[in-house]
Amino acid sequence: MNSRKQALDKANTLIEALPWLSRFHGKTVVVKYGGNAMTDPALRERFVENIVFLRYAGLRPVVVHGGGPQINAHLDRLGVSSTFAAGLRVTTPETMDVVRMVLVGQVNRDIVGLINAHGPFAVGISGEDAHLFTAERKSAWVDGAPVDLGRVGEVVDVQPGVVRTLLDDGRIPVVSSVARSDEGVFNVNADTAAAALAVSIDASKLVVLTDVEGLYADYPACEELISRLTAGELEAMLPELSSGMVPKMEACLQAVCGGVPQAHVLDGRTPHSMLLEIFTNEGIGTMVVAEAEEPTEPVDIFEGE
Ligand SMILES: Nc1ncnc2c1ncn2[C@@H]1O[C@H](COP(=O)(O)OP(=O)(O)O)[C@@H](O)[C@H]1O
Ligand SMILES: CC(=O)N[C@@H](CCC(=O)OP(=O)(O)O)C(=O)O
Repeated sequence: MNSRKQALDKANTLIEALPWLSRFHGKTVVVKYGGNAMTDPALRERFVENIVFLRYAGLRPVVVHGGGPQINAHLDRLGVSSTFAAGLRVTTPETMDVVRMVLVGQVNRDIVGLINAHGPFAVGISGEDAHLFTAERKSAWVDGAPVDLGRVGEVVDVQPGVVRTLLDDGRIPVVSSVARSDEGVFNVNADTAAAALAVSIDASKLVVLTDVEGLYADYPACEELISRLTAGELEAMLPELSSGMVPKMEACLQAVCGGVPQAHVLDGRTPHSMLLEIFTNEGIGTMVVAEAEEPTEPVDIFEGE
């Protein structure tokens, strides 16, 4: 009896997802997978299951990954110190070699391998491949003074053909956030790279997975989570934000201003946070929308029957 009830509950849960499945079928979702959200092997497996689920559910997921902590660990092993300014790694030519090796040669390969344990879906690419990302040197100011970030790039051009081709072939592109430039290879923050890609492929959503519930209004007390904010409200908050949240929220702003209807910051430590966000009305994390009000309810596919 009990197991029959459990089975019915499972069936009901599946049916509740139907309107959301209908709404997002065939839609492209760019997921930024942050290095902090990858450190726990069990959560990594949940992430991979979620991505593969999206693919089987008829969405077109694209993964853009970071790897900040993994780069730090490798630099530590080599005895190379590294500093951050405005949430970005000051990148010397020597550091750039390590960034590229860790992101393209290690983190990308690990994610591709984990996804492909579920089927021949993932294809790893670097932002350098087929001119996917072209960058120019990024300028930054800290406390009103200019800071030389070295080989840190700002994406100035995206050629998303390679990503579209992979998606059309039913694959899951897994993209490392390095870019080509006239001056050599550049280090691009993965949030920024994900936003640029989301805009260029007309994604329906940008999802940024990290290690906090979302954007707090009262950081570091972390008692007041902002569940929804418009591009205008976010723009006004940006000068007050600190550390890793700066590139993340700038990326959300860039995405919605570039035509992506919704950008979300979700907690990668919560199992299945992506499925909860996409297929339920739970309203987890922080959602950024353009000025206009977005419907939060799914389209009623049975309307008129
Ligand atoms: N207002 C804020 N709300 C939430 N987190 C914040 C805020 N300001 C700074 N942070 C910090 O930003 C961190 C996330 O950025 P980061 O460490 O770069 O993550 P990731 O590796 O996922 O890109 C959080 O762990 C938190 O410590
Ligand atoms: C310029 C810059 O800061 N690049 C990042 C690239 C990796 C990244 O963005 O990783 P997370 O998403 O895990 O933070 C870095 O060197 O750490």
